[in-house]
This record gives sequence, C-alpha cells and structure tokens, in this order.
Amino acid sequence: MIRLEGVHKRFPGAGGAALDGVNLAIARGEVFGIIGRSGAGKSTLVRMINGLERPSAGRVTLDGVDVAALAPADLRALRRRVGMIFQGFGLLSSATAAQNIALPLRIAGTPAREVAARVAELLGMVGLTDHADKYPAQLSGGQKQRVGIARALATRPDVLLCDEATSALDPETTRDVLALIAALNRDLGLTIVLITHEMDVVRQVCGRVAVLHAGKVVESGATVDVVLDPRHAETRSLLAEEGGAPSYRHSFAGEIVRFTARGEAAAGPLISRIARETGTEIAILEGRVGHLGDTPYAQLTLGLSAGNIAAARAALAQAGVIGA
Ligand SMILES: Nc1ncnc2c1ncn2[C@@H]1O[C@H](COP(=O)(O)OP(=O)(O)OP(=O)(O)O)[C@@H](O)[C@H]1O
Repeated sequence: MIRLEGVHKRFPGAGGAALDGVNLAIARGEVFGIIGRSGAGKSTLVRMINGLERPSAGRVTLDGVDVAALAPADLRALRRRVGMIFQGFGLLSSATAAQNIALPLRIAGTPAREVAARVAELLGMVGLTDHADKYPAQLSGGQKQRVGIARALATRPDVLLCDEATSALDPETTRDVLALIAALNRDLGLTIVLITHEMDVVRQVCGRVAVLHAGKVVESGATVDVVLDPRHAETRSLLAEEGGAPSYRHSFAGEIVRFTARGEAAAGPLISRIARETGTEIAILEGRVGHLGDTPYAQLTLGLSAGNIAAARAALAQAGVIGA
C-alpha cells in the first residue's frame, strides 16, 4: 500500500543526508513500526507519506500514486486519507475537545449537522464522550492524545501516521493509547505507521518494524524476529539500552547467560525443569516474558551456579538460543 523506493532526502545547508536510499513496503492493514534514535530520519520519512516533505530522489507511493507528483487539490484529498498524530498533540488550546475534533470536517466543508453527529461518534470511539466541552488544559496527556486521534480520524482516513505519539506520556498511559491504536487497527482495518525511539512501543503494537540508523534502514522484519534475534549492531544497542546498566554483572558469582526462547518452550515451566533435571541453581537476574503478536517469548539473563552448569547450558541451548 505504501512504498518507498530508493528515497533520499538532503536538506539545503545540512551536512549529511537525512534519508539515504530507503526502501520500504508497508501493507494495508498492518501496524508498521519505524524505530531509531533522535536524528535517524524518522520524522522526515513519515512526513513524506502525506506529502509534508518531498524526496530529493526516489519515490514514495500510496496505492501506486506518487505522492510528490500530486497537484495541490489531489494532495488535499490525500491528506484526508492519511491522518497524523504527534508527540505534542497539536491541539488548539482555545478550542474544546469537540471543536478540535470538528476542525478537519469544517475545513472539508461538511454540513454542521453531519459534523455534530460525526464528532459525537468519534468522541465515543476514543472514550471521551464526557469530556467533549473541556479545553486541552483541562485534559490529561492521554486524553489530549485521544482528542488528537479522534481529530486525525475525522475524515475517515485509511492510514494513520503516529510521530512519537506516546513519547510525552507515562508508561501506563502509553499502554492505554497503544491499546486504542491497536483496536483501531483491528476494528477499522486502519493501516498504521508508528515512529518511535522506544523498543517497548514496538513490542506492544507493531507486527513488523524497520530500524532506521543515520538515514538508512539497517534491519527490518517481523517484530518477533527483530526483537528476539536482532542482526544489526544498532538494533542490539537500542535493545540493550532499555532498563539501564545491569547491576548484577559485578555481584553475581556464577556464570551469566542470555537466554531467548519462543513458542511452546517459552510458555512452560522451562527454567525450573532444567534446574531440577540438571541439579543446577538457576537465578533469573533480569528479563522479559510475554507475547509478541501471538508468539509467547522469554528473554532472560540467567545466573547459573552450584551444580552441573555444562548440562544446564546444553539444556538451555536445546530449548532456545543462548548468548554471552
Ligand atoms: N527542515 C529541516 N532542515 C534541515 N535539516 C533538517 C530538517 N528536518 C530535519 N533535518 C535534519 O534531518 C535529520 C533527520 O531528522 P528527523 O527529524 O527526520 O529525525 P528523527 O529521527 O525524527 O529525530 P527526532 O526524533 O529527534 O525528531 C537530522 O539531522 C535533522 O537535523
């Protein structure tokens, strides 16, 4: 549905290229993540999808149509098909939630009666029916982003671009907003392109992800593969930075191994079984367990001590992947 082919972007006066030969294909109905550090080129990339930026070379197409080649009227029509939400919400502070949501409809010349009905429907969709007449200053961050989402959906787009949409929110509110985004994807079939610098955001909602580094896609694939089996140093480094510096490295006396399992193996009482069968003490020093899409996974840092460590390592290697 969305394709980037050999996309380069160089800003006048800027040193290096903001985007340097990006190729991506995003399918209708998926939640596609683009992760990278500050300055990697994420915003530039996503802004090309709705024509806010033009490639210096290469093409960005939406259903086969070259976005940069559109005449102004066609570009306006495209922007009604492609909604966008932002880190800073972008709401008018002098307008109520309902008035903010109504804005794109008024700009599109929708009759007043239809605007009122659609705004009521959108407020219900994002769970803000009781907050229609509040001003942004009277709403929490999560509520403001819900207004942003409702406004972005007002013209019934089939694509939603999310530019660091949860970066200003606390972890719990982030989870709520991401759950709403996932529900919109499921219920409306909305295609979602989500840019973030946080791997946990990718884990929570993205089916596929591309890692952007210095204007290049250095790795892409199913989230479960990229997160559990990262190939590029940049992906590993983004994963390693989560959760801060490990403190156990200095304090644990035994052998430390990184262990990743997915599917059936991750869902069962694997660690206690290996500990029992090999007579080894296994401490879980750090880790995550959960689901990536439908796949159960466990990604753990284990401390092995007192017992048959070699046998425990062999059993772990059979059940999953172990690393240093
Ligand atoms: N309008 C502009 N003029 C000049 N340089 C720009 C412009 N917009 C972006 N850049 C440069 O392009 C590069 C990529 O910026 P971009 O905002 O796309 O990165 P990002 O990954 O979204 O980072 P951040 O999360 O910090 O916004 C940066 O080096 C930035 O300074």
